[in-house]
Amino acid sequence: MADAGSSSLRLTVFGDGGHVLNEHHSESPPSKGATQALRQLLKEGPPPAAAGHRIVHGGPELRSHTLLDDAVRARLTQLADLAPSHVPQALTVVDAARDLLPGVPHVACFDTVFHSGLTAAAKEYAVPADWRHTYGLRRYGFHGLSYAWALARTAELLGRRPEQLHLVMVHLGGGCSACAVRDGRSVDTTMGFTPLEGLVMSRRSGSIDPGALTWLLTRKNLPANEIEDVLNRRSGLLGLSGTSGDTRDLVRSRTAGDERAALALDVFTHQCRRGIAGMAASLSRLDALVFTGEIGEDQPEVREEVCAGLSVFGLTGGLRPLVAERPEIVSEPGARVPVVVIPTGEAQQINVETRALLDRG
Ligand SMILES: Nc1ncnc2c1ncn2[C@@H]1O[C@H](COP(=O)(O)OP(=O)(O)O)[C@@H](O)[C@H]1O
Ligand SMILES: CC(=O)OP(=O)(O)O
Ligand SMILES: [Mg+2]
Repeated sequence: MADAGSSSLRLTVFGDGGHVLNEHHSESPPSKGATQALRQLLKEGPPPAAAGHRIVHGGPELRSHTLLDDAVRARLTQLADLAPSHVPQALTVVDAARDLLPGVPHVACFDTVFHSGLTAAAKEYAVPADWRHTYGLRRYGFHGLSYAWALARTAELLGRRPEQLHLVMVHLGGGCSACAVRDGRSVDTTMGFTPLEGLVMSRRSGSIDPGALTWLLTRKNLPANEIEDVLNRRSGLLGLSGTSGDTRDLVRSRTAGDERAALALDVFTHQCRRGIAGMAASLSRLDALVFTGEIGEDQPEVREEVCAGLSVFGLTGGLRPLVAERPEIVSEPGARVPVVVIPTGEAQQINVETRALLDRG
């Protein structure tokens, strides 16, 4: 299973029971090196029966996980522009894997599928019809593989069925988003047309006033590609702190008195609370708040600062400050709203979806 993120590449080989047989993880964007990493992984174990790929954007047409044949591969080229920090990178891995494993089925698993049932109210932007129709401007939502995995694990942990749950889930990693799950389905999410909208991220700005962008373009003559680069690669925690896009560094620097690190974390957690509060507006009760993603699982300070500021929803601080290696409830027993941490399972969910698709024939 291949998960090509914006800043990392994860290749995982799963056995029949869903256990991990072998993996490769690099903290640099996948590029030509993908072929070498893949070749090495294939050398180390028995040949796989199938390959699954995380593709962040399915665009308007690819609304379910699907066999990745030549026609689908051609469509993916067309929609790569919608997520330029993700899809082109994933396609280098897809191409390397299809070259090295020509005889096995390849499956494309999309981040957007989990949100494919968003209502018009949740998915439309308030712009004229010709923009919506001519350019296809609408909200899609991302991190769906992560949310699908976290939803299933949360249901197991709480002893309920997914269809019984009203949850707010946050995926905090390189990219960050929040999602409202009502009766087991996504009904709202903070990311939109691209994975740039919404929460503050590691190096991405999240939402800023669109008026600021047109002002920079027209009054300050900033080139569009510079704006795109700054918002996608030089903003977020990194842009605010000036030193790091990693909360582990920032929590340390803040303790040592670095005011910019403190500001970065304050803005990050403030926007995260706003995102959670916005998602709660689509629910009629809150059965749990779920943290996943790398920051969600390994940064207890962030969880604490987010939850301590959400007493209006019945959440409190005083959470267990652990680095999660398995699904855990970190709130106190009897808490009005349980706070749950689920280790990120994007690769595991690709494995689940790939097998399900191939089993259906
Ligand atoms: N507390 C943290 N733990 C792990 N990664 C973090 C943390 N804070 C920020 N990050 C950033 O999140 C990214 C890791 O997320 P990952 O999902 O593997 O990357 P990608 O952005 O490729 O999806 C890295 O870019 C890392 O710098
Ligand atoms: C959609 C998205 O932002 O993905 P990632 O967090 O892997 O960058
Ligand atoms: Mg990621």
